[in-house]
Amino acid sequence: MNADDILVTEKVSKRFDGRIALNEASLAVKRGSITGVIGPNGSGKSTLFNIIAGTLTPNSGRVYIEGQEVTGSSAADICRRGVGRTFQISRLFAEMTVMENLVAVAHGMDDRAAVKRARELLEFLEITAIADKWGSELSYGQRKLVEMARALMLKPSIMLLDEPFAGINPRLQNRIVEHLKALCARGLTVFFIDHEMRIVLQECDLVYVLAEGNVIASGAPESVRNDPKVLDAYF
Ligand SMILES: Nc1ncnc2c1ncn2[C@@H]1O[C@H](COP(=O)(O)OP(=O)(O)OP(=O)(O)O)[C@@H](O)[C@H]1O
Repeated sequence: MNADDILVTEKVSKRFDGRIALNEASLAVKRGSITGVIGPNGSGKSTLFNIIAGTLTPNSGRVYIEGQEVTGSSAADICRRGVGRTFQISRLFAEMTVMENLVAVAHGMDDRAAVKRARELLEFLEITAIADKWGSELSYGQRKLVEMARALMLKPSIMLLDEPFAGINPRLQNRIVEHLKALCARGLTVFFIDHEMRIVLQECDLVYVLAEGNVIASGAPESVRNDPKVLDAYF
């Protein structure tokens, strides 16, 4: 295992009712990188993230964070090890304000520190103006930003983002990319799933391609884009 790798999966497999969702998936994410996972619908991307985040247990294989094996650890334990995540579908509390949503996840922080941290993040993401809005009042794009702020509350060292760019306009996509790059410059690692090829090809240091549960390609965006196996999987 390379000391530069913050996250490693080794031959991770998952079956649902006997059907293979993920087949011996091995991958490594370099510290400080922006790494992407692409693949057609049902190729196992979310399953992979759920296994890394501790919400699913693999049938076989191992997961390492910062060189330590964490296979089968609980989601809370994975979170304590510095893994933050956002979901494809927003999980914000509708009946809480944005500020309350952020403070609510700050386990182990006293209230004043949590509010301070939340303010800093809202400022960083340029959404201070919506601090007092209800979760239910937010636009789809605002939700994406608040989800991101929420995942950052506990100062993760790696963020797993499930389709952070889906369904939002290119301007907001670019804004999010700039925020993620700024976070990477401060040492955060970004690992994300998306279908948004423009961003994956422009911004990722490395891309993994899943198809029917298998890692069929990995490498720099350019090489992956021209890989015949990848073209076959998509078309
Ligand atoms: N909890 C579950 N129970 C049964 N089957 C599941 C479950 N979760 C995922 N699957 C199946 O596992 C396979 C991989 O699904 P997964 O959601 O990981 O794919 P995905 O690449 O994230 O897809 P999408 O791009 O549509 O989100 C699919 O065939 C899916 O139906």
